[in-house]
Amino acid sequence: MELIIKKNPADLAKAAADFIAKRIKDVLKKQDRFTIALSGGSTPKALHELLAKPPYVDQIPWLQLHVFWGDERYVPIDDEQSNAGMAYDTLLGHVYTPEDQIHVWRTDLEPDVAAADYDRVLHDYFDDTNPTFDLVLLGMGDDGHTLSLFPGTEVVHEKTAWTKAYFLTQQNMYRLTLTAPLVNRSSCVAFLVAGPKKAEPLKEVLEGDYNPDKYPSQIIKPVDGDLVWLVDEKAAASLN
Ligand SMILES: O=C1O[C@H](COP(=O)(O)O)[C@@H](O)[C@H](O)[C@H]1O
Repeated sequence: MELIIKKNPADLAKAAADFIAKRIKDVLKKQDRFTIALSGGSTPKALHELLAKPPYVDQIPWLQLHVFWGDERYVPIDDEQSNAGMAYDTLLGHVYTPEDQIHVWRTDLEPDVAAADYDRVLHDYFDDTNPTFDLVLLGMGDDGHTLSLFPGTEVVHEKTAWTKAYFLTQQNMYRLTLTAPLVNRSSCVAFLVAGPKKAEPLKEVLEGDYNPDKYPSQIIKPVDGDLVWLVDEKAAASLN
C-alpha cells in the first residue's frame, strides 16, 4: 500500500490528476483501452475539473477510455445527488470519450433490475479470469464507507456477486454498488480523501483493528493490484 499525503485539497487534486495521467499513459503502452471506475461525492469534483482542462485534457487519450462508476445513488442522472451527473458536469461533458464507452447505472430501471443490468454489462466487458479495471477511483465517507458499502450493511461481506442494489435506511434511498470481490480484482485502486472529518475514520481504516462492519473501506485490498491512498494533511492529521 502506498500513502501519498498532500498539503491541501488543491495539491491533492493535482497529485491525483498526475497519477491518473501517468497511469493511463503507462497502461496504454501495453493495451489499447483503459478502463476506469469513477466515484461520486464531493471530493472528486476538483480532480475532474483539473482533468478537463490543460495540460491534462490534452495529455489523456479520451477516445481510449472506457468509463464505469463504482457506485450510484438511485436518483435520475439530472438529480444533483447523481454520481454520473456530477461526472458529466465536471468532466465527461467536456472531453471526447464516446458515449458507448461510458457505462452509467440505469437508475431509470427498478433497483434490482438496474444492478442486474450493470452486472450483465460488466460480464460482457470483462472476462472471468483476468484483472478487471485498470483503475478504480474511490472516496471514503466520514463514516468509513466506500463505494456504497456502508457500515453495518450485508453487502460489505458479499463474496460472489459483482453488483448489488439495496435500500440504505439511514439515507432513505436505494444504493447501487460494485462489490469488493470485483473491485479487488482491479489492477489499481486509488482512494482520494480530504478534509478534517476524514481524520478519525482514516486512522481507523489504515491503523486500527480490522473491522469492516464499522469501517467498510478496510475490505478494499486488490488481490494482485496496487492500492494507493491519496490524502490531504487534514485527513492525515491523526495518522502515526
Ligand atoms: O456517497 C458517496 O460518498 C463517497 C465519499 O464521498 P466524499 O464526498 O466524502 O468524498 C463516495 O466515494 C461515493 O462514490 C458516493 O456515492
